[in-house]
Amino acid sequence: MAEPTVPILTIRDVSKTYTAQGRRTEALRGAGLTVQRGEFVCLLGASGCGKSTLLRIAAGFEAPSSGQALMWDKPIVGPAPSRGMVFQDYGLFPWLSVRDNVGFGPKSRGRPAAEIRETARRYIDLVGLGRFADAYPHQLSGGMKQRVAIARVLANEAEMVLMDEPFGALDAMTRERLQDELLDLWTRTGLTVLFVTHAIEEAIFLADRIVMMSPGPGRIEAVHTVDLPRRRDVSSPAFNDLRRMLSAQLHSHHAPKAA
Ligand SMILES: Nc1ncnc2c1ncn2[C@@H]1O[C@H](COP(=O)(O)OP(=O)(O)OP(=O)(O)O)[C@@H](O)[C@H]1O
Repeated sequence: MAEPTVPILTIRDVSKTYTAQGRRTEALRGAGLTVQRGEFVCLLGASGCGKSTLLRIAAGFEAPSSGQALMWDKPIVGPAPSRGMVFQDYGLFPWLSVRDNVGFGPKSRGRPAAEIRETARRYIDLVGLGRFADAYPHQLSGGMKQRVAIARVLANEAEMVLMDEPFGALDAMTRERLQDELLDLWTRTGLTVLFVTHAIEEAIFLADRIVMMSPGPGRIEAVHTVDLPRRRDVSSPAFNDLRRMLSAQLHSHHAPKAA
């Protein structure tokens, strides 16, 4: 019999309560999820349902109030290069060129100069920005900045990329192009992606599995496997059926509670 595979990420009965200015917010209650290496998983839900909290716990930026977060079965105790985070606002260093932004991780890990240069070149080429290696972030469009942010995470030898609404600030056309590019990168590199969005269509277009979350307190309500072949046709009946089902589930979270 085949050995059971150890998941790259295990979230086991995780709860998180924040206390700020004397107010307690239960951001997450009893969340459980496993992600296998190479999976593309989207966390979907309305504002405030704990998506970013779950992602930050997976990144190691936050500790759970109770429960456990594990990578390869080992407790996540803080941020690590193997779990790279990509934010909506890019998080690039404005005073560094594209090359130096992408080379920042290997440099801070003390890699030799020639290796840093070669790693930066490889990942800048991978995201199609070879001609912009010497440019600075303010000279780039939003889509290009997000490509740099992705290249930077990859150059840091991330095994898992954690993305918090990475395309939320981009116009619709750039967003669609980057979704395609991300899927292409994911296929070529075998990365694991955990991707936060509140856009149903984006989740169906990208994910192997969609984790539907609900607010008050934040919980994992359901996990849906998306069985449609890629590249997914957003106008196909199967895509629309799934969109309708997820939309009904998302909107039910706002329905008035029965007295
Ligand atoms: N550092 C914090 N201190 C206090 N409360 C917080 C903190 N971070 C998040 N919260 C609260 O926890 C709840 C869940 O927030 P979280 O950002 O995880 O949700 P989200 O689903 O990602 O929302 P959004 O889509 O708006 O980003 C919210 O009520 C939020 O106000």
